Amino acid sequence: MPSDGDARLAGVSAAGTDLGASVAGDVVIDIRNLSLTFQTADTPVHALSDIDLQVNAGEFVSLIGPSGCGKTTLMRIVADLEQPTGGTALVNGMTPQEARRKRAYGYVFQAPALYPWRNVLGNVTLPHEIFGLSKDEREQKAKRYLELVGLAGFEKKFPWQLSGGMQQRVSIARALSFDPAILLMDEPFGALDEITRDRMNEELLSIWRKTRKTVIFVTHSIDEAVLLSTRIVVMSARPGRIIDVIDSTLPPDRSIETRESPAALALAHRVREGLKAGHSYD
Ligand SMILES: Nc1ncnc2c1ncn2[C@@H]1O[C@H](COP(=O)(O)OP(=O)(O)OP(=O)(O)O)[C@@H](O)[C@H]1O
Repeated sequence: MPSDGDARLAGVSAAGTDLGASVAGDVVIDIRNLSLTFQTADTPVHALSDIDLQVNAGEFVSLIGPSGCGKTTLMRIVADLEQPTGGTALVNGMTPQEARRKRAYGYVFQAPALYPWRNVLGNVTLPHEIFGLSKDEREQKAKRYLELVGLAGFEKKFPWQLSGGMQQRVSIARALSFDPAILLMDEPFGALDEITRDRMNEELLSIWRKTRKTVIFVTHSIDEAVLLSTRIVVMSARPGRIIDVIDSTLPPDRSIETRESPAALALAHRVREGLKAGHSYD
């Protein structure tokens, strides 16, 4: 019998049907004066400082910043995988722990975190098995979301038979299959080649248009942040601080070509300037 730990490893703190759909404009993630210092064997690591961020329902917010600036740590706090040492984080008005228990969000990790001994269908149905759904129900659900990410027909394949992009799509289908109102995505396409990444960006745009989830998305790619986001949060080098918050001026209907538009180039320029300004180590 798979355990709750298995569910965590499977990238699942997901679902939210019991929370109901969020209304656009509602603050679903509310972070105030947040900081985190890791106590280590030698010196303390001051990872995050004075973070204030409110994310509304239906927004697609990207976090971008230099390596080690605390992007993953911030997501992990929202997902109740790390505890802040100062300030507060609320998810749908609840503590991250309560939100996790109510399965308010799905989490997609940097690596797909699939079980190699389970086929595609088995990987997507696993968390539902843990939560006690009947075989028919969980298979129906899994098939619906595999179709949404363009993997209909691949149910019986094993992870090793899929490309990296397809594996990451399986983990996105798994996170979506709980219909969480919030999707936390930690650099999900970082390991993919450019062409596959472009295709995944377009697919994610299309999924977001269809589902209108609230998404928090960590990336190192300026292009990706510009193309996908309704708002871009630029962070400084450690200790991570928010140094710019940029509202997108791009139309909601976007494709890869949108990146070449004057509005996208202007956004990319502003992100680059923010990254430069925040890149001083102390
Ligand atoms: N459990 C931990 N104990 C001690 N230090 C940690 C721990 N987790 C993260 N750190 C440190 O906190 C800082 C922020 O790490 P984090 O992974 O959040 O950065 P990041 O911006 O996501 O980096 P990257 O873009 O490279 O993934 C780093 O200096 C990291 O080494």
